[in-house]
Amino acid sequence: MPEGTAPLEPYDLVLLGSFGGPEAPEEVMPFLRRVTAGRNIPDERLEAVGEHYYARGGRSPINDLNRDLLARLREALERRGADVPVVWGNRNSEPFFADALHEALDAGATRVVVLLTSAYSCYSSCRQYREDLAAALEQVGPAADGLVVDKVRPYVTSTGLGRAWLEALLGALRGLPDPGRARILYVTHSVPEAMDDTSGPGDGEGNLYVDQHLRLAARLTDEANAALGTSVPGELVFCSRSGPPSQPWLEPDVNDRIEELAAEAGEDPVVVVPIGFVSDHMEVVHDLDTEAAETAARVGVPFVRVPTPHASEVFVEGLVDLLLERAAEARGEVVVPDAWLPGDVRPSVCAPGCCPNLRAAKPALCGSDG
Ligand SMILES: CC1=C(CCC(=O)O)c2cc3nc(cc4[nH]c(cc5[nH]c(cc1n2)c(C)c5CCC(=O)O)c(CCC(=O)O)c4C)C(CCC(=O)O)=C3C
Ligand SMILES: [Fe+2]
Repeated sequence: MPEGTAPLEPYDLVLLGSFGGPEAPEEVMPFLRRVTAGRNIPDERLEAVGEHYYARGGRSPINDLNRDLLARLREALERRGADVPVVWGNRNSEPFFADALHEALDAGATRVVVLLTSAYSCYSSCRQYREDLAAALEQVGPAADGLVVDKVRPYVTSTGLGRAWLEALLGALRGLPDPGRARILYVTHSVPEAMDDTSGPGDGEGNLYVDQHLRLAARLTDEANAALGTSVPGELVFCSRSGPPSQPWLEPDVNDRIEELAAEAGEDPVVVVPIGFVSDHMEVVHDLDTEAAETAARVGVPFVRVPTPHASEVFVEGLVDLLLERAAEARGEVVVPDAWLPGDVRPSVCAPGCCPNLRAAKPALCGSDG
């Protein structure tokens, strides 16, 4: 970095982008309708999911966790000499992306760098955010003319995320009476098979969503076994399937797999690592801590759920590294991307047609196709 350059130059503001969630019972159904808009999800499914929220007072943990992350990110950026405003916006609840863009413009921002709470590549994890950012910019209108909005690449391969998960996993394994008997279940959000098949660069490679998870899971299992002198197995399973039964989604479901393990491995503990998520939002507290934990108890399998990285210092410092790396790239410096996983690192400017929207072509920001 040339002397005198502020570490985040040319960016003058960071936008933390997330999924959103309801914070009161009356916000639950509008939130669910927004999430599923245009997708023909039957009302029964929405009501069933609504119950998970109502059982917790209609409040998802996700926004509070993001407020906390926002504060940690501000502190960490300031410590690293990047004294820029950090605003927060969601796809599906207030503050929306458009609110965040208004806040950015009020702060005098001209070049915004977006950091998502989603680390993977697929339509739901990446392009859908880019489409919603484009729609938000459109909604803000002429006031946003000339505003540059760039994004940090899908960062599942990054050191901060990987090391944060490893610390958490080791903590959980060390807490077991006999870590060598554990079975690790890495869990992520199921998506339609067609969404996984088309995830990635758009030149027919596909399956990048599953591939990224498998690579993270393999490295974590290897590192954990090396640290503990064990040889515990790890595998990838899925949660939170929706969609009609006729549509294939990624399997096996975490509950089904726990039942099978009870039959195969008796009372060996399962250690559940929700690598698809960076914070304990509803998927984690309901689908894992409630449903999967109940399944395990019913079949007599000890169940441990590894904490998500959101409050980990290693994770937050890693997010700052990613932001600084993105800024260096924007300045035209030669950047060797930080990578904890072997294999492909996604670019921060998405390729045309990557992780496509299979329903409709929509404008999206942060891609090389404008
Ligand atoms: C890949 C992925 C992530 C990870 C990436 C990321 O973090 O963005 C994610 C995150 C989340 N998903 C969430 C909630 C929901 N997802 C739904 C529906 C769906 N998710 C999908 C995929 C993903 N989802 C898909 C393919 C659908 C089907 C409908 C559609 O194609 O859109 C539905 C509708 C009801 C249902 O069908 O379950 C809800 C309520 C919450 C908030 C939790 C809270 O409130 O604490 C979060 C963080
Ligand atoms: Fe979801």
